[in-house]
Amino acid sequence: MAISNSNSGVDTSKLFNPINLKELPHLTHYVSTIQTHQNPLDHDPYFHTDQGFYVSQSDVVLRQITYDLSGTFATPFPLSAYHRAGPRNQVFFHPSEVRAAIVTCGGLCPGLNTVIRELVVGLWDLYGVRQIFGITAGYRGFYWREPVELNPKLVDDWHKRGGTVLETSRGGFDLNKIVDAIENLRFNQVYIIGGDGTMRGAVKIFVEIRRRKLNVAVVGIPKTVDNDVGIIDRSFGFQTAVEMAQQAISAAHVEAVSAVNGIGLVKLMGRSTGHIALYATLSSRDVDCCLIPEIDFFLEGKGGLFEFLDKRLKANGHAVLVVAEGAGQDIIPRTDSQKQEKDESGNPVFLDVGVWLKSELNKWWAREHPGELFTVKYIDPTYMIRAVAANATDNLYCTLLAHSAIHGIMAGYTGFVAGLINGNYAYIPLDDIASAKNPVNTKDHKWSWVRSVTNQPDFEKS
Ligand SMILES: Nc1ncnc2c1ncn2[C@@H]1O[C@H](COP(=O)(O)OP(=O)(O)O)[C@@H](O)[C@H]1O
Ligand SMILES: O=P(O)(O)OC[C@H]1O[C@](O)(COP(=O)(O)O)[C@@H](O)[C@@H]1O
Ligand SMILES: [Mg+2]
Repeated sequence: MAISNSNSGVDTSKLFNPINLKELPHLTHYVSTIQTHQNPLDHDPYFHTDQGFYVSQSDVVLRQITYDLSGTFATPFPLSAYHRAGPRNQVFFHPSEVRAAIVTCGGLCPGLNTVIRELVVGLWDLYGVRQIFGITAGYRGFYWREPVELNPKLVDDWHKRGGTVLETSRGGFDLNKIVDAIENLRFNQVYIIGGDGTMRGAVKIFVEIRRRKLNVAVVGIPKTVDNDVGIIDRSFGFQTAVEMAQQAISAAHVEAVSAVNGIGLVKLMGRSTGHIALYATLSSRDVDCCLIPEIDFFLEGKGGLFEFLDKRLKANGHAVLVVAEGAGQDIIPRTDSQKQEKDESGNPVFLDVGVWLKSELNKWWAREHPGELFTVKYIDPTYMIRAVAANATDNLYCTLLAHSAIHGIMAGYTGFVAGLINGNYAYIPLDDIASAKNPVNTKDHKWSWVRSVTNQPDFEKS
């Protein structure tokens, strides 16, 4: 569903090359009674709002920033461009009239509490907003429980805590009940923090709010520990998760080198994308083989995993194997009912690839090398990598995302998300984000680098 309208007033044909500016929906497109106000930051002693402070409609962030000047590789025109995030001169809400709602949905990710904290503190301190509410336990919280009132004192140390103090859940998405609640509770700014599923829900909420012509702005802040949301550079919390994954890999390495024919096996999160496994492998250098959902693999025969591990054990006496949770799901035997299983949000429920691999490895060794010592130590740090507080870099990132979201919504934008594109904060239409996947590109340098670091097979059957 298309949610954008042309509103920038920028004549893109005059720019050095035609660009496709991703226009944002704005409250004025469907609500006629909105008044503008000078940005209250003008009166804030900490900011110098003279020339250059406010971001204008013509400030954009390009999605593609590398070019081949020789022309050998054609640059795909038009170039996609997004409005740059930041405070605008004019705001479309009077702070005293703002009633903001904040909700967290889906699985945990380091930094959720930081985003909530910074939304509260940013609204309060930057814009003087005093009515800020937390919706508890995900989307269902809109119609299931009373909102909780938030203020800077209450959220003061939340950035030091893992998880989400507001609680989260899967499922419970009932569009009419949610929008009715937004209307009845008189919220006019809705901040939705969640992953790909949450963003698909947020698009529906935005479209319904627009259909009802409500003076309510909706903004998303993408959260995904798996890093499976496209367009943005990376999700907040991803770097923290990779750091935590390192600890599991190091432990697996110690276990493997301390055994005769030891295998350290680590399963990492990554339902449909192997980014955590990939980044953890590249930064660890202890990994002999990295298995991700984007690459099919097989166990037996020439070019298979067992042949490779046999060689590694002969050469080094140990091996470390990292597997993303979504890898190998096609080759794990399962019953028909297991094939149908879905979680409350409709995501497929996976079988434990780590448990299965451990068992297959033990069977293989007993068959091929009966009587010889062999150990598989399986580590599953699944919830440990996402249930921690964000590291310093991610905390800073969360703060800037939250403030970007506030500036955008105060400027009257709606149906958008705040995200990082090529190191710059930008506003991206919600429906673009909701449909943008981010698989590991197995044809690019990064995956080649993994192959060269591990020397693992390509698992192409000859
Ligand atoms: N296509 C969809 N339309 C509306 N709501 C959705 C959709 N997919 C997921 N949701 C809702 O979004 C929330 C989070 O989704 P989920 O897939 O569990 O996590 P994430 O957003 O982290 O990917 C849940 O409340 C779920 O019901
Ligand atoms: O056990 P839970 O809470 O359903 O979470 C497990 C899933 O959460 C994830 O971290 C991804 O969650 P999201 O889709 O919410 O980002 C997956 O890696 C994992 O399969
Ligand atoms: Mg998801």
